[in-house]
Amino acid sequence: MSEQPQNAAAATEEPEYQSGFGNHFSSEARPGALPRGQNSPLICPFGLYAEQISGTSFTAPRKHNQRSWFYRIKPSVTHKPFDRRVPRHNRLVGEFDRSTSSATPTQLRWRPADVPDSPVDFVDGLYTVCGAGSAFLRHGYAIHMYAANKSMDNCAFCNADGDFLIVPQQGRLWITTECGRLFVSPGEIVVLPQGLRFLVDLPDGPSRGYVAEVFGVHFQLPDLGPIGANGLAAPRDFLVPTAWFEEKFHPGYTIVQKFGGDLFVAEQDFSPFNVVAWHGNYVPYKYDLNKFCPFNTVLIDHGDPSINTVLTAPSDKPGIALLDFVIFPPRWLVSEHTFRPPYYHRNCMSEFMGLIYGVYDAKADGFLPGGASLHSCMTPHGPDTKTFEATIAHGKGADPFRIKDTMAFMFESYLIPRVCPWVLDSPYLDCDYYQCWIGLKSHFSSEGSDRTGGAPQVEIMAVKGD
Ligand SMILES: O=C(O)Cc1cc(O)ccc1O
Ligand SMILES: [Fe+2]
Repeated sequence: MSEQPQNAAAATEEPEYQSGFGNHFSSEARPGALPRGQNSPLICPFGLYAEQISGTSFTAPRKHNQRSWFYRIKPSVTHKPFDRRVPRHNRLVGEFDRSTSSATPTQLRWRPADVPDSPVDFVDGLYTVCGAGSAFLRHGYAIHMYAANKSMDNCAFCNADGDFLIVPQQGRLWITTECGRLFVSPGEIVVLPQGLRFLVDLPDGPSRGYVAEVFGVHFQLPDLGPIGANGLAAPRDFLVPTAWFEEKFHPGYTIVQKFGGDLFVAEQDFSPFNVVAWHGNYVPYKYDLNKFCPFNTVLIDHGDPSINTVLTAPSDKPGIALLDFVIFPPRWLVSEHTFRPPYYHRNCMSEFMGLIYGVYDAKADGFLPGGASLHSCMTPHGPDTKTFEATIAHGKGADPFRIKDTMAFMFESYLIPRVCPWVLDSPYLDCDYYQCWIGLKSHFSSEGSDRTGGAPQVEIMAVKGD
């Protein structure tokens, strides 16, 4: 047995991790449990079963190929048949079409959802907000949110549809996976790859967060282009579990499997967290967003948000994301004679945003931690009236300014999301969202004004004189 505490919910210390992104990792909770020199010996060390999990097709090009080998006490196949779960509240979607969801160009914003008083675990507290494509066709994504208050009990979750990128906003997550355990706090994110079994304990009780799920592709680090070899999220800051197992007889243990957006259950009589050793590159990992090394303009204008991409799930089109995960972390704003908040814009990509803590610099009011917004393809958006007026009142010669104590993020996709009925009918929908821009008035003057943009004359002269 490993040295980790037995009761996941009671544990509050970080377990041991391995570090790196895309590595071929290996870990043994019992020395000698990994077979040497081959993956599937006739008899494995300690009488373990060898089992492979493939996260890409067998024949995927080597640079994309992902798989891991588990050495476990009993193989995953040892369970009763899957049964469709009687939906307690069927709020998960795996195929986005007219029967499940609707599309709207309206700007949407939601207040943070209350965590219910009645006992709800991570799986029951998970609901789809929007998405595009189909888990069956292996193309698309879903954006979910969760509000839960109790640990999963006697059950594990397995998402056959896609990878989960979880962004906790309130409450820490103790996540037990087949590869070992991860302790994830708000301000960190965790990626749980398709098909990996896991359970979520909530040591802090009421918990809330966001989930991006991608179908048919895995997250990768963005290319850095002219930035060079360093910057943004560093591979060494991604943390992967070390092997942890329990040898428990668990009568009535259930595996809850999300398959095409529906939940199925299968019963078995042992813990699925019985992997004594493993190796491979198909792994769960976590990342602390405060480790991000942001790059930005150091002279003029507002850079596009892609500069803050932490992870990207690529589409087949070069440079175009099925889903980018972008953050807006604390940073210095130093640009001269520049409107520093995000610009007004319309985007062919669709933008879902959430706020983990603090205030987002485009919205003085109404966009709250735990809340969300959605600006779909070509839907106009930008700073609210209060932010615009405060920015121009402050004048052209703003000093360097440090944006502090905030962490907003965006899931951005080239596929247009359809939105689920329960979030459109939700009491948390901010029906007055449009009002935040209605007060933007014309500052136009055909005589020109002292608000006319551009570099002050004196700076232009200085450049010319050089
Ligand atoms: O709309 C938003 O708030 C996200 C965003 C931020 C930014 O700095 C530039 C463009 C953009 O879409
Ligand atoms: Fe935007």
